[in-house]
Amino acid sequence: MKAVIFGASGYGGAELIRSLGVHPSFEVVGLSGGANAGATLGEIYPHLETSSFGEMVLFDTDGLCDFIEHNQVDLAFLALPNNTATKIVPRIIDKVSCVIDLSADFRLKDPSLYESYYGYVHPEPKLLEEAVYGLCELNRSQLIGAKLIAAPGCYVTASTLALFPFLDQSIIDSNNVVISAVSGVSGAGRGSSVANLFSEIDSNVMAYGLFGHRHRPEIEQNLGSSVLFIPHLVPMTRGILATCFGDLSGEVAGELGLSHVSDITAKSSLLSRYLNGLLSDFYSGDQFVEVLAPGVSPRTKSTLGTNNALVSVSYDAQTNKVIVLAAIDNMVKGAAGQAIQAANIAFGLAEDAGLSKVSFYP
Ligand SMILES: NC(=O)C1=CN([C@@H]2O[C@H](COP(=O)(O)OP(=O)(O)OC[C@H]3O[C@@H](n4cnc5c(N)ncnc54)[C@H](OP(=O)(O)O)[C@@H]3O)[C@@H](O)[C@H]2O)C=CC1
Ligand SMILES: CC(=O)N[C@@H](CCC(=O)OP(=O)(O)O)C(=O)O
Repeated sequence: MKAVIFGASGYGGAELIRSLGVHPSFEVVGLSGGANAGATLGEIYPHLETSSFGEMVLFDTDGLCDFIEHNQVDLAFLALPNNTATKIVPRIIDKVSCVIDLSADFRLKDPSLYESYYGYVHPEPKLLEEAVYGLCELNRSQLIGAKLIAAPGCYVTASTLALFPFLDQSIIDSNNVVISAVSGVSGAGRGSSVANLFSEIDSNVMAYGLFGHRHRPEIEQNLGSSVLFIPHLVPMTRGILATCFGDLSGEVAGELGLSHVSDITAKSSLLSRYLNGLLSDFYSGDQFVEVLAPGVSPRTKSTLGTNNALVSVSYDAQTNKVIVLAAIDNMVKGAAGQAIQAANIAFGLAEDAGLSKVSFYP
C-alpha cells in the first residue's frame, strides 16, 4: 500500500520514515515539507542521506495534495503544526483510504475547547465528529476501517494508559487526580523556539504550562474526570515519564477485607499486589503495554526507539495514594509509532508491523 507523509522534515515525520522504511506493507511514495520543500530528505537529515529515502525531494503542501490527486495513495500521515491539518484533510479525505493526523486538530470532541486551548475556532466540526481517536489500546475496534484517525498527544498517551484502568473501574477516586510528567525536548518539535536551545535546556529542569497545558482537556476527555496536570522539561532528547497519583477509593480496602489491617507496610504491599494484578489483567491482550512489578519504576531509556509503554502501580497506605508510573518514547508510542499502530489496525494488518519492541541501549 502506498503512503505519503505531510511534514516529513519534522521530527514526527523523520520517525515515521524510520519505521515505514521497514514496514512490510506500506511504501512511502511522497513527502512534503514547509520551509524545507524542494530539498531532498538527505539534505535535511544526514542520517537518512544514504537510505533509500535520501534522494526523495519534498513537495510543498499543494504539491503533495496534487500528487495524491493524480496517483494512487492509500494512506496519508500528517505530522504538521496544530491547525494545519484542518486545512489539508478536507482536500484529501476522499482521495485516500485513511488519513492519520498526529496533531491535536481532530482529538477533542468538544469543538469549543479548540478556542480556549489552541486559540482557533475549529473550521471542520463535522470531520472532528467523524474522527476516531487513535489510542489503540482503548479504541481498537473503532479503528478498524477508520477513515480519519486522530493520534493522541504524547503526555496524554502515557497518562491515559496509566490511569484509565483504575478510573474506569472506580479504583481511584475521580477527585484529586494529579499527573506530574517529564518530557525530553524533542516533544516540542524541530521547529521549536529559543526556549529549547541546548544552552537553555542543559543542566536545567523546569515545570511549564502550569494548570493550562493543552493536553489537560485531552487527558480529561479520555479519563472522564478532571485532573491537575503539570508537565516538566528535562535535559534529554526523547522520553516521557508520567507519575500519576490518586486516592484509593473508599470501598476497595473494605471489599478486600483489608480495612482492619493497621500495619502500613503490610497493607501497602497487599494492595500494591492487588492493583498490579488489575493492571496486568487490563493489558493482557496488548502487546505494547508492559506491566512492571509494584515499586519498580519504568525507565524512559528502556523505551527508546520502541512503541512500548512501560507501566507500574503501587499503593502507599500512609497517604492512601495509588501511584501509577508510565514511560514511553514520545516520538514513537507518543507520536509516529502510535500512528503506525493505528494504521496497522485500520488496514487489518499485524498490529506490530514496522514497530520495534526492544529499545536501543545505552
Ligand atoms: N514531537 C513529539 O513528541 C510529538 C508531536 N506531536 C504532534 O505532531 C505534529 C508534528 O510535530 P513535530 O514533528 O514534533 O514538529 P516539527 O516542528 O518537528 O515538524 C513540523 C513539520 O511541519 C512542517 N510545517 C510547518 N509549518 C507548516 C505549514 N504552515 N505548512 C506545511 N507544513 C508546515 C515543517 O516543515 P519545515 O520544517 O520544512 O518548515 C515540518 O515538516 C505536531 O502537531 C505535534 O504537536 C504529537 C505527539 C508527540
Ligand atoms: C516538551 C514539549 O514541549 N512538549 C509539547 C507536547 C508535545 C506535543 O507535541 O503535543 P501535541 O501533539 O498535543 O501538540 C508541549 O508541551 O507542548
